[in-house]
Parts: sequence; C-alpha cells; structure tokens
Amino acid sequence: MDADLQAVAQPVDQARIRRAVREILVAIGEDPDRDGLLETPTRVAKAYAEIFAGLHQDAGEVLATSFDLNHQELVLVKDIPFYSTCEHHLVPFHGTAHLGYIPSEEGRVTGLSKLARLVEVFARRPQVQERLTTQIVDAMMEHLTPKGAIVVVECEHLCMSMRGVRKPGAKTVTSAVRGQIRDTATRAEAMSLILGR
Ligand SMILES: Nc1nc2c(ncn2[C@@H]2O[C@H](COP(=O)(O)OP(=O)(O)OP(=O)(O)O)[C@@H](O)[C@H]2O)c(=O)[nH]1
Ligand SMILES: [Zn+2]
Repeated sequence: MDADLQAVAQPVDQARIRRAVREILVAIGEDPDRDGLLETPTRVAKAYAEIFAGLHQDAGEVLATSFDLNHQELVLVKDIPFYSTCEHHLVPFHGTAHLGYIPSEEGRVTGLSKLARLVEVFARRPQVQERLTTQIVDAMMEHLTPKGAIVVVECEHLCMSMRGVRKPGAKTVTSAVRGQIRDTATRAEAMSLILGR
C-alpha cells in the first residue's frame, strides 16, 4: 500500500496535524508561541479527528440494525442537520439532508436514527456536496436493498459565503434517486413530502 493510501486507512495522525497547524500559523505571520495560540495545534488536531472521523467509519455497520415491520411504503426522515468540510478549501459547508426509501419486499426497515448516522459517516470527511449525496443514496441501496431510495441535500458553503464570491445565504440543492422512486408519481410524492414545510 502506498503512503497516501496507508494514511487514509489509519486513524487521524494528530501529531502530524499539530506540526502542520504550527507551520500554518507561522506562514500567516502569527507567533505560534504566544499565549492564546500555544494550545491551538492540539485543539485543531482534536477537532480534525472529530470532523474527519467518517473516513474510518463503515456505512454497513451503521445500517446493520433492522426490524421486520412489514412496511412496504415510503419511509422518509427529513431535515437532518449536518456539517461537512469542503474538500477544496477545508472550510465548512452545512445544511440539511432528507433521506427516503421504500423497503424491500419483506418490509424490513432500519432504525430511524441510523439514517441520520449514515449522513454523519459521509459528512465527516473532506467532501463535495454531489459526492456526499450519491454516497448516501448508494449506501442505502447496498445495505438496505430497498425498492428505491431518494436523498436530497440543501447546503450553504462557507467557501462561497465568507470568501471568494461572498454570497452568504446562497443554497445548493442536490438530489439522487434510485430504483422505484424514479417513477414520476412516487418521486413527486417524495419531493412534496420533503419540500412541504
Ligand atoms: N460542484 C461543487 N463545487 C464546489 C463544492 N464546494 C466548493 N465548490 C467549488 O469549487 C470551486 C473551486 O474553484 P477554483 O477556481 O479551483 O478555486 P477558487 O479560486 O478558490 O474559486 P472561488 O471559490 O470561485 O474563489 C469553486 O467554484 C467552489 O464554489 C461542492 O460541494 N460541489
Ligand atoms: Zn469550498
């Protein structure tokens, strides 16, 4: 395995982050030894371990809990708030995710909280919104084997708000639809439930 792949397979290397953050502080013209910044490399390393923890988590484990409820209609958990990190600028993007699926023939469903946990698995990584959306829906298809699944994600990207083009409040909406929910009527029902606030 090459060094980069090995790094991805390991838990977050906090010592390396501490060294890198100290370098960044020097590079921006700060004094990393002044009182207020002394503990900053350690704090950032701990924060990164948390916000990138999803790199070391497995969607299949999160979705392993299932119940035989014999429910064969749409299940939708909407307005799941989350924070992720833009892989281009390493600043946050945040918003809400809406996850729906039609259970498999046997009507097995997963725990509702597991859908929110699934969002965290993929949000806690360096991301772009489009990939986040498709990774979530593809994980639902793989691990729940439902008749269909839909994911809609609405976000504000701080790289567009606090810097660059500076358009605070601009929202990006992405969706991914699989299986039977692609049918026009089912998709319309799911979208009206998602957007009906
Ligand atoms: N498609 C997509 N683009 C994203 C996402 N997050 C950030 N971006 C965009 O990534 C692009 C990077 O563009 P570059 O020209 O390489 O970088 P930049 O000079 O910092 O761009 P500006 O943000 O326009 O200042 C920008 O247009 C961002 O808005 C995302 O989740 N999806
Ligand atoms: Zn960005």
